[in-house]
Amino acid sequence: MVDAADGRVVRTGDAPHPDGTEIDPTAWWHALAVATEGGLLNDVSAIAVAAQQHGMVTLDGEGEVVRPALLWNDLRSAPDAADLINELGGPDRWASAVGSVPLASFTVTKLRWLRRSEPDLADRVASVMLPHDWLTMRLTGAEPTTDRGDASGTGYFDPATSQYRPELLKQAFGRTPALPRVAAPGEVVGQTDRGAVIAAGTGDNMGAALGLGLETGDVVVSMGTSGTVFAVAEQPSVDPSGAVAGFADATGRWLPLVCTLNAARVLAAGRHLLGVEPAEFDALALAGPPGAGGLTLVPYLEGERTPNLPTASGRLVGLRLANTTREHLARAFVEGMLCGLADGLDALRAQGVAPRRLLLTGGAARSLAVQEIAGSLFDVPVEVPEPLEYVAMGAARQAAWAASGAAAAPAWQVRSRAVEAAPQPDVAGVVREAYAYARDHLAAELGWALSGYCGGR
Ligand SMILES: Nc1ncnc2c1ncn2[C@@H]1O[C@H](COP(=O)(O)OP(=O)(O)O)[C@@H](O)[C@H]1O
Ligand SMILES: O=C(CO)[C@@H](O)[C@H](O)COP(=O)(O)O
Repeated sequence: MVDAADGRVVRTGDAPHPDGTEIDPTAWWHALAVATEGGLLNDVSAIAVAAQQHGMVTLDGEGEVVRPALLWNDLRSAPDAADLINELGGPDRWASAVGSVPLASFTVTKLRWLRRSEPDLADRVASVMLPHDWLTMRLTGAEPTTDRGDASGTGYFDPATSQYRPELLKQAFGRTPALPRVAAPGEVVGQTDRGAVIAAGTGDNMGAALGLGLETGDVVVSMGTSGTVFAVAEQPSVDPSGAVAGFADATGRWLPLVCTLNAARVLAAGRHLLGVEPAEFDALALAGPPGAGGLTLVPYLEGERTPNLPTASGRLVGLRLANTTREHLARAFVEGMLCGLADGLDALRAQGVAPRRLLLTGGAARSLAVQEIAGSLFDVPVEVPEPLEYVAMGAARQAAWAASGAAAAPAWQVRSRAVEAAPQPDVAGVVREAYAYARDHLAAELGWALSGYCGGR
Protein backbone atom coordinates (compact mmCIF):
# COMPACT_ATOMS: atom_id res chain seq x y z
CA MET A 1 0.00 0.00 0.00
CA VAL A 2 1.49 3.31 -1.08
CA ASP A 3 0.68 6.99 -0.90
CA ALA A 4 -0.70 7.86 -4.34
CA ALA A 5 0.85 11.32 -4.21
CA ASP A 6 4.48 10.22 -4.17
CA GLY A 7 4.64 6.40 -4.20
CA ARG A 8 5.87 6.21 -0.58
CA VAL A 9 5.26 2.74 0.88
CA VAL A 10 2.79 2.99 3.76
CA ARG A 11 2.12 -0.67 4.64
CA THR A 12 3.08 -4.08 3.28
CA GLY A 13 1.77 -7.61 3.68
CA ASP A 14 2.85 -10.93 2.26
CA ALA A 15 2.07 -14.62 2.11
CA PRO A 16 4.15 -17.50 0.79
CA HIS A 17 3.52 -19.38 -2.44
CA PRO A 18 3.84 -23.15 -2.30
CA ASP A 19 6.50 -24.91 -4.41
CA GLY A 20 5.55 -26.64 -7.60
CA THR A 21 4.46 -25.66 -11.07
CA GLU A 22 0.70 -26.20 -10.79
CA ILE A 23 -1.68 -24.90 -8.16
CA ASP A 24 -5.39 -24.44 -7.43
CA PRO A 25 -6.00 -20.69 -8.03
CA THR A 26 -8.05 -20.48 -4.85
CA ALA A 27 -4.69 -20.65 -3.03
CA TRP A 28 -4.02 -17.16 -4.42
CA TRP A 29 -7.32 -15.91 -3.01
CA HIS A 30 -6.44 -17.34 0.40
CA ALA A 31 -2.92 -15.89 0.15
CA LEU A 32 -4.42 -12.47 -0.56
CA ALA A 33 -6.54 -12.80 2.58
CA VAL A 34 -3.45 -13.71 4.63
CA ALA A 35 -1.36 -10.89 3.12
CA THR A 36 -4.06 -8.30 3.85
CA GLU A 37 -5.08 -9.59 7.30
CA GLY A 38 -5.82 -6.93 9.88
CA GLY A 39 -7.48 -4.56 7.41
CA LEU A 40 -4.41 -3.71 5.31
CA LEU A 41 -6.66 -2.72 2.40
CA ASN A 42 -9.55 -1.20 4.34
CA ASP A 43 -8.88 2.44 3.57
CA VAL A 44 -7.31 2.15 0.13
CA SER A 45 -8.86 4.06 -2.75
CA ALA A 46 -7.57 1.85 -5.57
CA ILE A 47 -6.17 -1.65 -6.12
CA ALA A 48 -4.46 -3.51 -8.97
CA VAL A 49 -3.05 -7.01 -9.24
CA ALA A 50 0.29 -7.79 -10.90
CA ALA A 51 1.15 -11.48 -11.07
CA GLN A 52 3.44 -13.98 -12.72
CA GLN A 53 2.91 -14.02 -16.49
CA HIS A 54 1.61 -16.81 -18.68
CA GLY A 55 0.09 -19.83 -16.96
CA MET A 56 -3.35 -21.28 -17.63
CA VAL A 57 -6.44 -20.88 -15.47
CA THR A 58 -9.40 -22.86 -16.86
CA LEU A 59 -13.01 -22.35 -15.74
CA ASP A 60 -16.17 -24.30 -16.54
CA GLY A 61 -19.57 -22.87 -17.44
CA GLU A 62 -20.30 -22.21 -13.74
CA GLY A 63 -17.07 -20.32 -13.26
CA GLU A 64 -15.51 -23.18 -11.27
CA VAL A 65 -11.82 -24.05 -11.74
CA VAL A 66 -11.51 -27.10 -14.03
CA ARG A 67 -8.01 -28.18 -12.97
CA PRO A 68 -5.08 -26.70 -11.05
CA ALA A 69 -3.54 -23.81 -12.97
CA LEU A 70 -0.36 -24.62 -14.83
CA LEU A 71 2.28 -21.97 -14.09
CA TRP A 72 4.77 -20.26 -16.41
CA ASN A 73 7.59 -22.57 -15.33
CA ASP A 74 5.72 -25.83 -15.96
CA LEU A 75 7.48 -27.41 -18.92
CA ARG A 76 5.16 -30.33 -19.70
CA SER A 77 3.89 -28.58 -22.83
CA ALA A 78 7.35 -28.33 -24.48
CA PRO A 79 6.45 -30.98 -27.14
CA ASP A 80 3.16 -29.17 -27.77
CA ALA A 81 5.06 -25.92 -28.33
CA ALA A 82 7.19 -27.68 -30.96
CA ASP A 83 4.07 -29.11 -32.63
CA LEU A 84 2.35 -25.73 -32.76
CA ILE A 85 5.43 -24.08 -34.25
CA ASN A 86 5.61 -26.74 -36.99
CA GLU A 87 1.88 -26.61 -37.72
CA LEU A 88 1.95 -22.86 -38.37
CA GLY A 89 4.98 -23.17 -40.65
CA GLY A 90 7.87 -22.19 -38.38
CA PRO A 91 8.91 -19.78 -35.62
CA ASP A 92 8.88 -16.73 -37.87
CA ARG A 93 5.15 -17.17 -38.52
CA TRP A 94 4.46 -17.08 -34.78
CA ALA A 95 6.78 -14.14 -34.20
CA SER A 96 4.96 -12.11 -36.87
CA ALA A 97 1.50 -13.17 -35.62
CA VAL A 98 1.90 -12.62 -31.88
CA GLY A 99 5.36 -11.06 -31.36
CA SER A 100 6.78 -14.20 -29.71
CA VAL A 101 7.63 -17.78 -30.55
CA PRO A 102 5.56 -19.90 -28.14
CA LEU A 103 7.56 -21.96 -25.66
CA ALA A 104 6.23 -24.18 -22.89
CA SER A 105 5.50 -21.12 -20.71
CA PHE A 106 2.92 -19.71 -23.10
CA THR A 107 -0.77 -20.40 -22.43
CA VAL A 108 -1.42 -21.52 -26.00
CA THR A 109 0.94 -24.49 -25.58
CA LYS A 110 -0.61 -25.44 -22.24
CA LEU A 111 -4.05 -25.50 -23.85
CA ARG A 112 -2.75 -27.85 -26.54
CA TRP A 113 -1.29 -30.05 -23.80
CA LEU A 114 -4.67 -30.07 -21.99
CA ARG A 115 -6.55 -31.05 -25.13
CA ARG A 116 -4.02 -33.82 -25.89
CA SER A 117 -3.51 -35.18 -22.36
CA GLU A 118 -6.74 -34.51 -20.46
CA PRO A 119 -9.45 -34.36 -23.15
CA ASP A 120 -12.31 -34.89 -20.68
CA LEU A 121 -11.22 -31.88 -18.67
CA ALA A 122 -10.60 -29.91 -21.86
CA ASP A 123 -14.22 -30.53 -22.87
CA ARG A 124 -15.40 -28.82 -19.66
CA VAL A 125 -13.44 -25.61 -20.28
CA ALA A 126 -15.70 -22.61 -20.96
CA SER A 127 -13.18 -19.81 -20.38
CA VAL A 128 -9.42 -19.36 -20.07
CA MET A 129 -7.53 -16.61 -18.30
CA LEU A 130 -4.24 -15.74 -16.61
CA PRO A 131 -3.41 -15.66 -12.90
CA HIS A 132 -3.84 -11.88 -12.53
CA ASP A 133 -7.07 -11.95 -14.56
CA TRP A 134 -8.55 -14.55 -12.23
CA LEU A 135 -7.62 -12.67 -9.07
CA THR A 136 -8.88 -9.38 -10.52
CA MET A 137 -12.18 -11.06 -11.43
CA ARG A 138 -12.52 -12.36 -7.87
CA LEU A 139 -11.99 -8.82 -6.57
CA THR A 140 -14.45 -7.15 -8.95
CA GLY A 141 -16.99 -9.96 -8.99
CA ALA A 142 -17.67 -8.84 -12.56
CA GLU A 143 -16.72 -9.80 -16.12
CA PRO A 144 -13.15 -11.06 -16.52
CA THR A 145 -10.65 -8.55 -17.86
CA THR A 146 -6.97 -8.59 -18.72
CA ASP A 147 -4.48 -6.03 -20.09
CA ARG A 148 -2.23 -5.86 -23.15
CA GLY A 149 0.86 -6.74 -21.13
CA ASP A 150 -0.32 -10.03 -19.69
CA ALA A 151 -2.38 -10.95 -22.78
CA SER A 152 0.81 -10.74 -24.83
CA GLY A 153 2.13 -13.82 -22.98
CA THR A 154 -0.72 -16.06 -24.08
CA GLY A 155 0.39 -16.80 -27.65
CA TYR A 156 -3.06 -15.86 -29.00
CA PHE A 157 -2.88 -12.07 -28.68
CA ASP A 158 -1.06 -9.75 -31.05
CA PRO A 159 0.63 -6.96 -29.07
CA ALA A 160 1.17 -4.93 -32.26
CA THR A 161 -2.59 -4.56 -32.89
CA SER A 162 -3.88 -5.25 -29.33
CA GLN A 163 -6.22 -7.88 -30.79
CA TYR A 164 -6.74 -11.52 -29.91
CA ARG A 165 -5.91 -14.07 -32.60
CA PRO A 166 -8.76 -16.56 -32.04
CA GLU A 167 -7.68 -18.74 -34.97
CA LEU A 168 -4.43 -19.54 -33.13
CA LEU A 169 -6.37 -20.43 -29.99
CA LYS A 170 -8.59 -22.68 -32.10
CA GLN A 171 -5.59 -24.29 -33.72
CA ALA A 172 -4.22 -25.18 -30.31
CA PHE A 173 -7.42 -26.14 -28.51
CA GLY A 174 -9.81 -27.15 -31.28
CA ARG A 175 -12.29 -24.40 -30.31
CA THR A 176 -12.26 -20.92 -28.78
CA PRO A 177 -13.22 -20.70 -25.10
CA ALA A 178 -14.24 -17.28 -23.78
CA LEU A 179 -11.37 -14.86 -23.09
CA PRO A 180 -11.14 -11.85 -20.79
CA ARG A 181 -11.81 -8.42 -22.28
CA VAL A 182 -8.58 -6.48 -22.83
CA ALA A 183 -8.79 -3.29 -20.78
CA ALA A 184 -6.95 -0.10 -21.71
CA PRO A 185 -3.92 1.06 -19.71
CA GLY A 186 -5.12 3.06 -16.73
CA GLU A 187 -8.73 1.83 -17.08
CA VAL A 188 -10.99 1.22 -14.08
CA VAL A 189 -12.42 -2.32 -14.43
CA GLY A 190 -14.45 -2.55 -11.23
CA GLN A 191 -14.89 -1.63 -7.57
CA THR A 192 -14.54 -3.38 -4.25
CA ASP A 193 -17.42 -3.60 -1.77
CA ARG A 194 -15.78 -0.71 0.09
CA GLY A 195 -15.77 1.43 -3.07
CA ALA A 196 -12.08 1.21 -3.99
CA VAL A 197 -11.56 1.28 -7.74
CA ILE A 198 -9.87 -1.72 -9.32
CA ALA A 199 -7.46 -1.25 -12.23
CA ALA A 200 -6.81 -3.81 -14.96
CA GLY A 201 -3.63 -5.23 -13.40
CA THR A 202 -0.83 -6.74 -15.48
CA GLY A 203 1.95 -9.35 -15.64
CA ASP A 204 4.78 -9.19 -13.15
CA ASN A 205 7.48 -7.96 -15.52
CA MET A 206 5.14 -5.27 -16.90
CA GLY A 207 4.39 -4.38 -13.29
CA ALA A 208 8.09 -4.06 -12.48
CA ALA A 209 8.63 -1.87 -15.56
CA LEU A 210 5.83 0.44 -14.40
CA GLY A 211 7.01 0.40 -10.78
CA LEU A 212 10.53 1.33 -11.85
CA GLY A 213 9.27 4.02 -14.24
CA LEU A 214 11.44 2.62 -17.04
CA GLU A 215 12.62 5.03 -19.70
CA THR A 216 14.40 4.48 -23.01
CA GLY A 217 17.95 3.28 -22.33
CA ASP A 218 17.03 1.55 -19.06
CA VAL A 219 17.34 -2.24 -19.08
CA VAL A 220 16.13 -4.29 -16.12
CA VAL A 221 18.00 -7.44 -15.13
CA SER A 222 15.62 -9.15 -12.72
CA MET A 223 16.82 -12.15 -10.75
CA GLY A 224 13.96 -13.86 -8.95
CA THR A 225 12.69 -17.35 -9.62
CA SER A 226 12.97 -16.44 -13.29
CA GLY A 227 15.74 -14.32 -14.70
CA THR A 228 14.41 -11.60 -16.98
CA VAL A 229 16.12 -8.91 -19.03
CA PHE A 230 13.80 -6.30 -20.50
CA ALA A 231 13.35 -2.73 -21.68
CA VAL A 232 10.47 -0.52 -22.78
CA ALA A 233 10.22 0.09 -26.51
CA GLU A 234 8.23 2.49 -28.69
CA GLN A 235 7.73 -0.19 -31.36
CA PRO A 236 6.72 -3.86 -31.21
CA SER A 237 9.58 -6.33 -31.65
CA VAL A 238 9.67 -9.54 -33.67
CA ASP A 239 12.44 -12.06 -33.00
CA PRO A 240 12.01 -15.30 -34.98
CA SER A 241 14.89 -16.88 -32.98
CA GLY A 242 12.49 -16.89 -30.03
CA ALA A 243 15.09 -15.48 -27.63
CA VAL A 244 13.26 -12.16 -27.21
CA ALA A 245 9.55 -12.23 -26.47
CA GLY A 246 7.84 -9.18 -27.99
CA PHE A 247 5.49 -8.42 -25.10
CA ALA A 248 3.36 -5.31 -24.62
CA ASP A 249 3.86 -3.22 -21.49
CA ALA A 250 1.29 -1.71 -19.13
CA THR A 251 1.44 1.82 -20.54
CA GLY A 252 0.58 1.31 -24.20
CA ARG A 253 4.17 0.67 -25.32
CA TRP A 254 6.07 -2.62 -25.67
CA LEU A 255 8.39 -4.67 -23.50
CA PRO A 256 10.89 -6.86 -25.38
CA LEU A 257 12.00 -9.43 -22.82
CA VAL A 258 14.31 -12.41 -22.43
CA CYS A 259 13.38 -14.91 -19.73
CA THR A 260 15.56 -17.64 -18.24
CA LEU A 261 14.40 -20.34 -15.86
CA ASN A 262 17.57 -20.19 -13.81
CA ALA A 263 18.26 -17.17 -11.64
CA ALA A 264 18.02 -16.74 -7.84
CA ARG A 265 17.59 -20.46 -7.26
CA VAL A 266 20.95 -21.15 -8.89
CA LEU A 267 22.53 -19.18 -6.06
CA ALA A 268 20.31 -20.99 -3.56
CA ALA A 269 21.64 -24.28 -4.98
CA GLY A 270 25.20 -22.98 -4.62
CA ARG A 271 24.55 -22.01 -0.99
CA HIS A 272 23.05 -25.43 -0.32
CA LEU A 273 26.04 -27.16 -1.90
CA LEU A 274 28.46 -25.15 0.22
CA GLY A 275 26.30 -25.21 3.35
CA VAL A 276 26.35 -21.42 3.83
CA GLU A 277 23.97 -18.50 4.28
CA PRO A 278 23.76 -15.65 1.72
CA ALA A 279 26.33 -13.37 3.40
CA GLU A 280 28.98 -16.08 3.57
CA PHE A 281 28.23 -17.17 0.02
CA ASP A 282 28.77 -13.61 -1.15
CA ALA A 283 32.07 -13.39 0.74
CA LEU A 284 33.24 -16.65 -0.84
CA ALA A 285 32.24 -15.57 -4.36
CA LEU A 286 33.99 -12.21 -3.97
CA ALA A 287 37.12 -13.96 -2.68
CA GLY A 288 37.18 -16.21 -5.78
CA PRO A 289 39.12 -14.84 -8.77
CA PRO A 290 37.28 -13.47 -11.85
CA GLY A 291 36.73 -16.42 -14.17
CA ALA A 292 36.83 -18.77 -11.14
CA GLY A 293 40.18 -20.12 -12.29
CA GLY A 294 38.59 -21.68 -15.39
CA LEU A 295 35.62 -23.20 -13.57
CA THR A 296 32.41 -22.58 -15.51
CA LEU A 297 28.81 -23.27 -14.54
CA VAL A 298 26.15 -23.55 -17.22
CA PRO A 299 23.23 -23.05 -14.84
CA TYR A 300 20.40 -24.96 -16.53
CA LEU A 301 19.37 -26.58 -13.24
CA GLU A 302 15.67 -26.36 -14.18
CA GLY A 303 16.13 -27.08 -17.87
CA GLU A 304 16.18 -23.78 -19.80
CA ARG A 305 13.78 -21.58 -21.68
CA THR A 306 16.27 -19.16 -23.29
CA PRO A 307 17.99 -20.77 -25.06
CA ASN A 308 15.14 -23.22 -25.60
CA LEU A 309 16.61 -26.35 -23.97
CA PRO A 310 13.79 -27.67 -21.78
CA THR A 311 15.45 -31.07 -21.21
CA ALA A 312 18.89 -29.67 -20.34
CA SER A 313 20.52 -29.99 -16.94
CA GLY A 314 23.30 -27.87 -15.49
CA ARG A 315 26.96 -28.46 -16.12
CA LEU A 316 30.09 -27.56 -14.16
CA VAL A 317 33.21 -27.75 -16.34
CA GLY A 318 36.91 -27.03 -15.96
CA LEU A 319 37.53 -28.60 -12.56
CA ARG A 320 41.22 -28.69 -11.58
CA LEU A 321 43.00 -29.25 -8.30
CA ALA A 322 43.74 -25.54 -8.11
CA ASN A 323 40.12 -24.39 -8.55
CA THR A 324 38.32 -27.01 -6.49
CA THR A 325 37.77 -24.60 -3.63
CA ARG A 326 34.69 -23.10 -2.02
CA GLU A 327 35.65 -19.64 -3.30
CA HIS A 328 35.99 -20.78 -6.92
CA LEU A 329 32.72 -22.70 -6.74
CA ALA A 330 30.75 -19.78 -5.32
CA ARG A 331 32.26 -17.47 -7.95
CA ALA A 332 31.39 -19.92 -10.77
CA PHE A 333 27.74 -20.07 -9.61
CA VAL A 334 27.39 -16.28 -9.64
CA GLU A 335 29.21 -15.88 -12.96
CA GLY A 336 27.22 -18.69 -14.60
CA MET A 337 23.88 -17.16 -13.62
CA LEU A 338 25.00 -13.70 -14.79
CA CYS A 339 26.41 -15.00 -18.09
CA GLY A 340 22.98 -16.45 -18.93
CA LEU A 341 21.51 -12.99 -18.37
CA ALA A 342 24.34 -11.27 -20.29
CA ASP A 343 23.38 -13.48 -23.25
CA GLY A 344 19.87 -12.12 -22.77
CA LEU A 345 21.17 -8.55 -22.93
CA ASP A 346 22.91 -9.36 -26.24
CA ALA A 347 19.65 -10.79 -27.59
CA LEU A 348 17.86 -7.55 -26.64
CA ARG A 349 20.55 -5.51 -28.38
CA ALA A 350 20.01 -7.58 -31.51
CA GLN A 351 16.41 -6.29 -31.35
CA GLY A 352 17.62 -2.69 -31.36
CA VAL A 353 17.63 -2.02 -27.61
CA ALA A 354 20.51 0.34 -26.75
CA PRO A 355 21.16 0.04 -23.01
CA ARG A 356 22.54 3.05 -21.17
CA ARG A 357 22.18 1.61 -17.67
CA LEU A 358 21.18 -1.71 -16.13
CA LEU A 359 18.88 -1.89 -13.13
CA LEU A 360 19.34 -5.00 -11.00
CA THR A 361 16.14 -6.17 -9.30
CA GLY A 362 14.60 -9.33 -7.80
CA GLY A 363 15.64 -11.20 -4.68
CA ALA A 364 19.15 -12.07 -5.91
CA ALA A 365 19.91 -8.39 -6.57
CA ARG A 366 20.33 -8.12 -2.79
CA SER A 367 23.49 -10.21 -3.10
CA LEU A 368 26.63 -8.04 -2.86
CA ALA A 369 28.52 -10.59 -4.95
CA VAL A 370 25.90 -10.41 -7.69
CA GLN A 371 26.01 -6.61 -7.65
CA GLU A 372 29.80 -6.38 -7.81
CA ILE A 373 30.34 -9.16 -10.35
CA ALA A 374 27.51 -7.79 -12.54
CA GLY A 375 29.25 -4.41 -12.41
CA SER A 376 32.39 -5.88 -13.92
CA LEU A 377 30.80 -8.45 -16.25
CA PHE A 378 28.23 -6.28 -18.04
CA ASP A 379 29.53 -3.63 -20.41
CA VAL A 380 26.95 -1.07 -19.25
CA PRO A 381 26.88 0.83 -15.91
CA VAL A 382 24.91 -1.07 -13.28
CA GLU A 383 22.56 0.44 -10.69
CA VAL A 384 20.64 -1.15 -7.84
CA PRO A 385 17.25 0.46 -7.14
CA GLU A 386 16.36 0.73 -3.47
CA PRO A 387 15.08 -2.70 -2.41
CA LEU A 388 11.31 -2.70 -2.94
CA GLU A 389 8.84 -5.15 -4.47
CA TYR A 390 8.75 -3.38 -7.84
CA VAL A 391 6.06 -5.67 -9.23
CA ALA A 392 3.79 -4.55 -6.40
CA MET A 393 4.93 -0.94 -6.88
CA GLY A 394 3.85 -1.22 -10.52
CA ALA A 395 0.44 -2.52 -9.50
CA ALA A 396 0.11 0.35 -7.03
CA ARG A 397 1.15 2.90 -9.64
CA GLN A 398 -1.38 1.50 -12.08
CA ALA A 399 -4.07 1.66 -9.37
CA ALA A 400 -3.18 5.29 -8.60
CA TRP A 401 -3.31 6.05 -12.32
CA ALA A 402 -6.78 4.50 -12.69
CA ALA A 403 -8.06 6.32 -9.60
CA SER A 404 -6.74 9.66 -10.90
CA GLY A 405 -8.41 9.35 -14.30
CA ALA A 406 -5.29 11.04 -15.73
CA ALA A 407 -3.85 10.30 -19.17
CA ALA A 408 -0.64 8.87 -17.72
CA ALA A 409 0.58 7.14 -14.56
CA PRO A 410 1.66 9.46 -11.73
CA ALA A 411 5.36 10.38 -11.67
CA TRP A 412 6.99 8.75 -8.64
CA GLN A 413 10.68 9.01 -7.95
CA VAL A 414 12.72 5.79 -7.88
CA ARG A 415 15.98 5.96 -5.96
CA SER A 416 18.88 3.80 -7.09
CA ARG A 417 22.56 3.39 -6.22
CA ALA A 418 25.32 3.01 -8.80
CA VAL A 419 27.48 -0.10 -8.39
CA GLU A 420 31.05 1.04 -8.04
CA ALA A 421 32.71 -1.89 -9.81
CA ALA A 422 33.52 -0.69 -13.33
CA PRO A 423 33.08 -2.84 -16.44
CA GLN A 424 36.23 -4.93 -17.13
CA PRO A 425 35.92 -5.80 -20.82
CA ASP A 426 39.04 -8.03 -20.91
CA VAL A 427 37.98 -10.13 -17.93
CA ALA A 428 34.34 -10.20 -19.04
CA GLY A 429 35.40 -11.36 -22.51
CA VAL A 430 37.31 -14.33 -21.11
CA VAL A 431 34.51 -15.31 -18.70
CA ARG A 432 31.84 -15.08 -21.37
CA GLU A 433 33.87 -16.96 -23.99
CA ALA A 434 34.41 -19.85 -21.56
CA TYR A 435 30.70 -19.80 -20.74
CA ALA A 436 29.68 -19.75 -24.42
CA TYR A 437 31.98 -22.67 -25.16
CA ALA A 438 30.49 -24.82 -22.36
CA ARG A 439 26.93 -23.72 -23.21
CA ASP A 440 27.28 -24.56 -26.89
CA HIS A 441 28.81 -27.97 -26.16
CA LEU A 442 25.94 -28.78 -23.83
CA ALA A 443 23.41 -27.69 -26.46
CA ALA A 444 25.16 -29.65 -29.21
CA GLU A 445 24.99 -32.82 -27.12
CA LEU A 446 21.24 -32.30 -26.87
CA GLY A 447 21.12 -32.00 -30.65
CA TRP A 448 20.71 -28.23 -30.75
CA ALA A 449 22.88 -25.79 -32.65
CA LEU A 450 22.74 -22.38 -31.02
CA SER A 451 24.39 -20.62 -33.95
CA GLY A 452 22.66 -17.29 -34.29
CA TYR A 453 21.70 -17.24 -30.61
CA CYS A 454 23.11 -14.09 -29.08
CA GLY A 455 24.99 -13.28 -32.25
CA GLY A 456 26.73 -16.67 -32.15
CA ARG A 457 28.84 -15.64 -29.15
N1 LIG B 1 20.86 -11.92 -0.33
C1 LIG B 1 20.44 -12.78 -1.26
N2 LIG B 1 21.32 -13.41 -2.07
C2 LIG B 1 20.90 -14.24 -3.03
N3 LIG B 1 19.62 -14.57 -3.26
C3 LIG B 1 18.69 -13.99 -2.47
C4 LIG B 1 19.03 -13.07 -1.45
N4 LIG B 1 17.90 -12.68 -0.84
C5 LIG B 1 16.87 -13.32 -1.47
N5 LIG B 1 17.36 -14.11 -2.46
C6 LIG B 1 16.61 -15.01 -3.34
O1 LIG B 1 15.64 -14.29 -4.06
C7 LIG B 1 14.60 -15.19 -4.46
C8 LIG B 1 13.27 -14.49 -4.35
O2 LIG B 1 13.30 -13.38 -5.20
P1 LIG B 1 11.96 -12.75 -5.80
O3 LIG B 1 12.36 -11.69 -6.75
O4 LIG B 1 11.08 -12.38 -4.67
O5 LIG B 1 11.39 -14.03 -6.56
P2 LIG B 1 10.07 -14.30 -7.38
O6 LIG B 1 10.51 -14.29 -8.80
O7 LIG B 1 9.66 -15.68 -6.98
O8 LIG B 1 9.10 -13.21 -7.06
C9 LIG B 1 14.72 -16.43 -3.60
O9 LIG B 1 15.16 -17.51 -4.42
C10 LIG B 1 15.79 -16.04 -2.58
O10 LIG B 1 16.62 -17.14 -2.25
O1 LIG C 1 7.57 -16.21 -17.65
C1 LIG C 1 8.07 -15.18 -17.24
C2 LIG C 1 8.34 -14.05 -18.17
O2 LIG C 1 7.98 -14.31 -19.51
C3 LIG C 1 8.40 -15.05 -15.78
O3 LIG C 1 9.16 -13.91 -15.50
C4 LIG C 1 7.12 -15.08 -14.97
O4 LIG C 1 6.39 -13.90 -15.30
C5 LIG C 1 7.22 -15.19 -13.48
O5 LIG C 1 8.45 -15.24 -12.90
P1 LIG C 1 8.76 -15.25 -11.32
O6 LIG C 1 8.07 -14.05 -10.72
O7 LIG C 1 8.24 -16.54 -10.78
O8 LIG C 1 10.24 -15.10 -11.31
